[in-house]
Amino acid sequence: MASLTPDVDTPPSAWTGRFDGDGPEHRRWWQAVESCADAAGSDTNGQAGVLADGRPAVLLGFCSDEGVRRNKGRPGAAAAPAAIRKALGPLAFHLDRSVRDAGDVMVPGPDLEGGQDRLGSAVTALLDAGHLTVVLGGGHETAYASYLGVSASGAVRNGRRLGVLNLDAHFDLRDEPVPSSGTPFLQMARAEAGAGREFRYAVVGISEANNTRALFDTADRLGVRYLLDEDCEADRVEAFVASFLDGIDVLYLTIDLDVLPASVAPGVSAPAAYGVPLPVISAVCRQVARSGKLLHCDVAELNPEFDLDHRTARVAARLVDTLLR
Ligand SMILES: N=CN[C@@H](CCC(=O)O)C(=O)O
Ligand SMILES: [Mn+2]
Ligand SMILES: [Mn+2]
Repeated sequence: MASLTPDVDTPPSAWTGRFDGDGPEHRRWWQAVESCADAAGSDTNGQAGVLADGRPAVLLGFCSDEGVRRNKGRPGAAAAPAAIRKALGPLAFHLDRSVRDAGDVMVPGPDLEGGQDRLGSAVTALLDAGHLTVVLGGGHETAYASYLGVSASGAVRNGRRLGVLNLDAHFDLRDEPVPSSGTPFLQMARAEAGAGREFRYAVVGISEANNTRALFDTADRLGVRYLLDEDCEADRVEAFVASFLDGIDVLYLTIDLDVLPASVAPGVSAPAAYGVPLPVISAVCRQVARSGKLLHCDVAELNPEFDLDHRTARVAARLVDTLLR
């Protein structure tokens, strides 16, 4: 049986939250989450590429803001995994799957690429052991780390068609000499081309005012599908996501919290003046969860330093909870 404990830099620490009692009717996330080290073994058959219903979810933190720093943003996202766990802890636990915590991969200095490799290896090991992996970023450089893990998994190597769905105000397709939080999807496009695969990338929530002509041209050249923030009415988003899901076998969903309005998600490097309403983003999460195609997901760009009343962390936690239903 494949190991449940991936190689990480920091093991999981104890979860906390409100205590109403020990019975299952009182259960909250902090009482339900197990440490990977304590979990007995995989309760799935671990068949590569088979997305079993109710497979255990594993949370893995990526403590990095080096990508945001390189992209001239506001650093602070390295503290996000702890803030999201803290917001998840007190939530009532209504899931029909088990949830485990694998701890954190750290990017303490400038070696972003080393951290991305370590996170990728951990994600691959967990996916191949039959888990639903959830990475708590980190700046959006988290996405390339996630991609390294997903693209090396049995599901993708065995020919499942991968789709990358990004909920984001930005394309993050920058062509820069150094990788950052602004480059992950161009890095993926190049890696997919190198592997002889089609790059299937869609973005919901693009802000026209915050992406230059050059970025739109790159998106068009790569065949990226996108919806502008101003076009994100609920029905239109649902149809867009359904059509994208139709053309793929397995999905990597990445949520950049700056897709939400600044009033809902103030704690990010680049708060959105317009933003896609939370009910629409939440509906995408429900749609994806129901699709049976969700292989891996991450939540990126939370910056606790700029978060008001932990608003953004609470939204991140709520979206993770929705995705795991
Ligand atoms: N991940 C960040 N992406 C945005 C940041 C934009 C900004 O800082 O204004 C980007 O590079 O386009
Ligand atoms: Mn982004
Ligand atoms: Mn963004």
